[in-house]
Amino acid sequence: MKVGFIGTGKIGTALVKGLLHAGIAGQEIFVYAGGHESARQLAAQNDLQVVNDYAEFATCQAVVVAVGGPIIETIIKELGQRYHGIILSTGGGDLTKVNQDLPAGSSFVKIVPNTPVQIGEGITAVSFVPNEQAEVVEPVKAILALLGEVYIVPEKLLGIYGTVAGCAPAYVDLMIEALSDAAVQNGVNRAESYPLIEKMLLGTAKLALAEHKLPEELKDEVTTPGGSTIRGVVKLEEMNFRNALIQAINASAK
Ligand SMILES: NC(=O)C1=CN([C@@H]2O[C@H](COP(=O)(O)OP(=O)(O)OC[C@H]3O[C@@H](n4cnc5c(N)ncnc54)[C@H](OP(=O)(O)O)[C@@H]3O)[C@@H](O)[C@H]2O)C=CC1
Ligand SMILES: O=C(O)[C@@H]1CCC=N1
Repeated sequence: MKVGFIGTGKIGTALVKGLLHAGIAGQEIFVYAGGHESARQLAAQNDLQVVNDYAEFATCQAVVVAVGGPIIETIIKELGQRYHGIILSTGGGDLTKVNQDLPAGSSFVKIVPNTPVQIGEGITAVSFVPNEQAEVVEPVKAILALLGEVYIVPEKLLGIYGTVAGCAPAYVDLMIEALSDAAVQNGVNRAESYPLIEKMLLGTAKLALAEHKLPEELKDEVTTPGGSTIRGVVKLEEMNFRNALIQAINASAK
């Protein structure tokens, strides 16, 4: 399975690492270098193929455009003229319009991966044009499944799936940092606090997934009447914790 990349910044690199983590050989991954030194460095470090002309993606099953901003439309247009195959974009483009404008033999698909794809624990939301052909859908699913869970969603929901799965890791990182500060304030060694908190988060999430229990049921199992947990829960309510998260998602989703 050969996959190409234009843009090897944060999410492009996470996707490349995820494919390598899944056992894809470096020589099966093609990165466009152009004038981008970071792409050359990533290629050198991982024995990837370096491409300087989009036509060199010819043997790739898909090319991922992991670039943000308005330049993406131009890149996709130029790529579509020199490569005929599946084009995945992490950064936008109108699904219907881009597909209409691409030459026959090319398909445009939008994806929103999250950073845990680099260790095969990611979530990628993906949108195809309605009634996309199986020869496009199946290889895309196969590639993304190497990186974790895949959610196929209508384009109008791609933003919110991408926000909840793709932006919220940063909120969780903030929470880890804040919990660590509180642990340190109360005498825990900083270095020990991180794995303590990270394992707590992982275990809590795994329990919810394994038991198929609602969060309120799981919360109830922790909150001893008159105990310490409920005091913390009440304090979080006072501080508007849940509303802060709702507003954060809404702000990211705008
Ligand atoms: N980070 C994340 O978790 C996620 C990001 N996204 C989206 O993906 C897109 C990229 O995000 P992210 O990786 O964070 O951004 P970065 O800025 O980290 O990466 C963008 C990369 O694109 C390269 N680049 C810019 N222009 C070109 C070009 N014309 N040809 C080739 N490469 C180019 C840049 O190289 P150089 O630095 O050399 O200019 C850089 O390496 C954004 O739209 C973002 O919203 C989607 C899901 C998750
Ligand atoms: O912050 C961003 O814009 C991107 C989109 C999803 C995650 N990061």
